[in-house]
Amino acid sequence: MRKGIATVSVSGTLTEKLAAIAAAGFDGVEIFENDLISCPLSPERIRDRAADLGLGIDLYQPLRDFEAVGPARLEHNLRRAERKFRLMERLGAGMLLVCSSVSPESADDDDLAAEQLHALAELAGRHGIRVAYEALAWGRHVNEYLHAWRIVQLAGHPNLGTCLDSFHILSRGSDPIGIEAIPGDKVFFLQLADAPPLAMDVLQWSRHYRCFPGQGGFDVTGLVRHVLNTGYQGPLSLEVFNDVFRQSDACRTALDAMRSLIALEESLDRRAPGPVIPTGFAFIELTTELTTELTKGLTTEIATEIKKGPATGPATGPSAGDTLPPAPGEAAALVGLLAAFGFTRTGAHPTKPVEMWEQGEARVLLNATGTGTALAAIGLETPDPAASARRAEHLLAPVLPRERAPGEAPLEAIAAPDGTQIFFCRSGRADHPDWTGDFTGDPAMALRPSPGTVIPATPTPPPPGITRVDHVALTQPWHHFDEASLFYRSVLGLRPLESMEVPEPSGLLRSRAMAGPDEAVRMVLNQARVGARHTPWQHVALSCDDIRGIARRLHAEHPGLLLPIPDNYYDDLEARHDVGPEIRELGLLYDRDEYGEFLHLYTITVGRVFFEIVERAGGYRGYGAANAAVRLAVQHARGPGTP
Ligand SMILES: O=C(O)c1ccc(O)c(O)c1
Ligand SMILES: [Mg+2]
Repeated sequence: MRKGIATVSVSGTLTEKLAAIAAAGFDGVEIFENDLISCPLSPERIRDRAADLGLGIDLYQPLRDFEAVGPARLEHNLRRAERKFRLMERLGAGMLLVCSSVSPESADDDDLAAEQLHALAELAGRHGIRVAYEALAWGRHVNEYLHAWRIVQLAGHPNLGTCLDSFHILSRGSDPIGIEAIPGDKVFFLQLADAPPLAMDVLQWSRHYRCFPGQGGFDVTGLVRHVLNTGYQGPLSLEVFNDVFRQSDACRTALDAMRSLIALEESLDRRAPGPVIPTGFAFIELTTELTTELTKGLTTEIATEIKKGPATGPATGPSAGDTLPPAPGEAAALVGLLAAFGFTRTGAHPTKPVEMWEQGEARVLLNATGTGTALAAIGLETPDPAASARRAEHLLAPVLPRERAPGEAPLEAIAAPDGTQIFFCRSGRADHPDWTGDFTGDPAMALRPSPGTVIPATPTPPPPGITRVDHVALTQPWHHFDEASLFYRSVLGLRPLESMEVPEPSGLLRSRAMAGPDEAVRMVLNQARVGARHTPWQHVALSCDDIRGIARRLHAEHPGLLLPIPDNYYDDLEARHDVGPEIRELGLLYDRDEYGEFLHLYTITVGRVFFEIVERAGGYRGYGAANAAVRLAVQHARGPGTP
């Protein structure tokens, strides 16, 4: 189907908007009047510019407060319209959008409105132009789409039809089934927008919070189905008034918009294959830096742990008793954390400074090519890595080039909106080359890119406790939050779950959990504050079956690794829930929902990354959001990235 977008949906001047919209692959635009008025180019130059970019001007909008007025006002309005029709001829735009009047001057009189719209359509016809009448949700007398349609019927002019706008219909809770009563050739235009569920004045909601389909809470697909059932042949055109998009990069917003329409089109086709659903986490890759300052990012406990090297018994790392030079800062801190959790270093890349650490089904790759510690990549298990990558590419995700040495397993990777690399893996299956087989190097040698930089031996692994990766939480730049949520929804088939705002000392943190159909892949997207100075933090949550055991061990052996939880939290928890003293003693956090219970703990932060350990009991579905505010306050007090 033809794809369009209103110029109001992206930032910039008109010419910048047109360039961004064309670059994203749209076929047409709705030119919003304000964009044209403030453009120094003549209408002819704008027409040529759009044509050169391969864009049609599908609609000029809007003509306001036209209908159901007294004779003097009508005469003025028709004169105004005549000027617009001449402009539209110069612009090469064949359709004018008239939105229902909001003026106190307009009468509650359908016959009068119809008669005057008939006159307008007659005038339009002389210029070869058609008029689409749209019910604004806050129109003075006409605010329901079927009301606008009744007036169009009453007017009975071939150059007059209706414009349907998903926002106006769905924001009022109108049933879109009624659309099917309108003949397709009288639906002159279809504007699409989604919106988050907000209880607020509909005009404010529309002008500030609209978003692209798939980013909000409306069933836009269902509405479009009804429109297509009428036989509508016109474009799917996005009309999104959004405060954030207005100030974001236009090219990026236009691509996000196009992704939304591609996903929408796919959702219309019940036979479309849909996302290749990931079945779990294959790995989490943390980049870190090798610095020679031992103290940077280190707690005394870890430093001591690391300097000690392996204790007794066989270690998977270098031989016991190694007299290695001091370990580098953040890399060492990560090694200390993983070792304390019971991970073992199981392999190393033969040519790159990358180590693999494993426990249960959880794999963490430590990549020492970073500048500061960050979560760089997420490996996802998928039944068909190539199909996953193809689908991501179809949804406009950048496919990452990968340097592959001869003999290495192919790995398909794409970039998520925040730059996190997403790898599609099929690990340990006979029917697919296994990437884990590439980690053939000596585990002891991995993080030694140059002589003198050394990562110490793995301490003796404690009893296994971690079973798998439970979820990954990624903080998104504030203006890419909706884009990211649509990306994960459309590309990976994750559906948005609870969405909330968590108070933290320096603002409100918007947070949205997303999960695949069987919860095999869970993610949490957090929105960084506006103007946040720091690179966003991320965290990896690991599941276990005995968090009490792990907490006891960490308290005994590495107390400095745990994020301390204030006593006030426990006083409140004990007042709310019937929990024993053990939760307080072990420094755990607790939550419950209708399905079960949740115990969790957090570690200190290394660079921009921290870990969470979680134990879900009885089918608990949440993420401990009730405790997030406490964690954020403690982290805030400790400062960013300081363990
Ligand atoms: O908010 C408005 O004024 C406005 C204008 C034109 C539209 O098509 C619309 O849906 C809203
Ligand atoms: Mg509209």
